[in-house]
Amino acid sequence: MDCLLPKYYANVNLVRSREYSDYGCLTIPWGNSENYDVHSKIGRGKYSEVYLGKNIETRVPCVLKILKPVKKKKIYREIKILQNLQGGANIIELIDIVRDSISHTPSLIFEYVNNRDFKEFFPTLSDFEIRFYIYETLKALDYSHSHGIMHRDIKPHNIMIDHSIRKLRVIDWGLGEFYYPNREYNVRVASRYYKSPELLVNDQQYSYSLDIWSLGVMLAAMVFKKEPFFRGQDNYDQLIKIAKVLGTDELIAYIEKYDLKLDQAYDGKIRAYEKKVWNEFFTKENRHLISNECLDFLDCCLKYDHHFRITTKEALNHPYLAPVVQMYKSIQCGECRVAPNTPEYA
Ligand SMILES: Brc1nc2nc[nH]c2c(Br)c1Br
Repeated sequence: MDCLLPKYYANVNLVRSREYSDYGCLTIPWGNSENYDVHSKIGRGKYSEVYLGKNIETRVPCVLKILKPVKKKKIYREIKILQNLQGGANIIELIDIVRDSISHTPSLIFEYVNNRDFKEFFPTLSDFEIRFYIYETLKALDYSHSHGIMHRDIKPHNIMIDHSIRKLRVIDWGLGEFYYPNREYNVRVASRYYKSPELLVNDQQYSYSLDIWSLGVMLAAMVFKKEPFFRGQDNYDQLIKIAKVLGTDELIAYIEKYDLKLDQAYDGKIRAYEKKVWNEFFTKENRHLISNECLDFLDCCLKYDHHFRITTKEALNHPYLAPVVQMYKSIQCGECRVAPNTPEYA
């Protein structure tokens, strides 16, 4: 099977200098940890503890991500990716890198986003607001992919939104990686509910489209008001839950096409599941969020075969997001009569 390369951005890291993606040798412009006050803990993950803090001099709030002692290479990769993406649309701003005076592990200082827990916030969103935040997330992913970088952990926990100013930032690039054609990648990435089929069937030659699957799963949860949309009990059950919705036929077709081997843990577990039709998920609570273009957008993102998934650039031009594109055009031409970031506007 000749290798199927991504439609876009397949060679961006080949045409750049080696230094761009070589995070082995990294010069870190260390800042001074004395410049920051640490206040309350606002998050913790496998690889870090996250605190709200302030710049002592300017009193400006910031976020301190204190990295747990992991392989230096992984820390350098996250820093290099953040440095390469700085200034990109909706990419979280890295303000400083300091060495924690006690633990001596690096701490990353980020801009603060007044984010609300997505489990409370997402259910309050209108049809347009969901389209708007999917569009804003795609801007960050298109910027990242066009710079040769996969995020590999897209999920609501890593999308910070300050709704009062319609500000969205994609955070936690700790699982990010540089894309190279034909390279085999670790499939133990992303968070279970957002893992794509290629990760679950050990198809290591994946690419940017892993992020599009995760975005599609997030969107399905938002429009059908079913969080998470695929709730696997473990990585094996995760694929079963996907097959129960998307059907077994297309899964088997994908596996056979690339001669992938299903882990024996699946033996006898993958019964023949019919592909569901989306209207099986319609309820009176979610009906106002669903449209034909939304369902088509979901079909384009949630394809088993990652080679055929919609790309970020195509997704930004999909009819589902046309109302957002139209809104931006009307702002640019000064047509709008109310301030764009007021509730009346959205
Ligand atoms: Br970066 C960053 N990481 C976080 N983890 C929890 N809340 C967070 C915020 Br707000 C930012 Br900004």
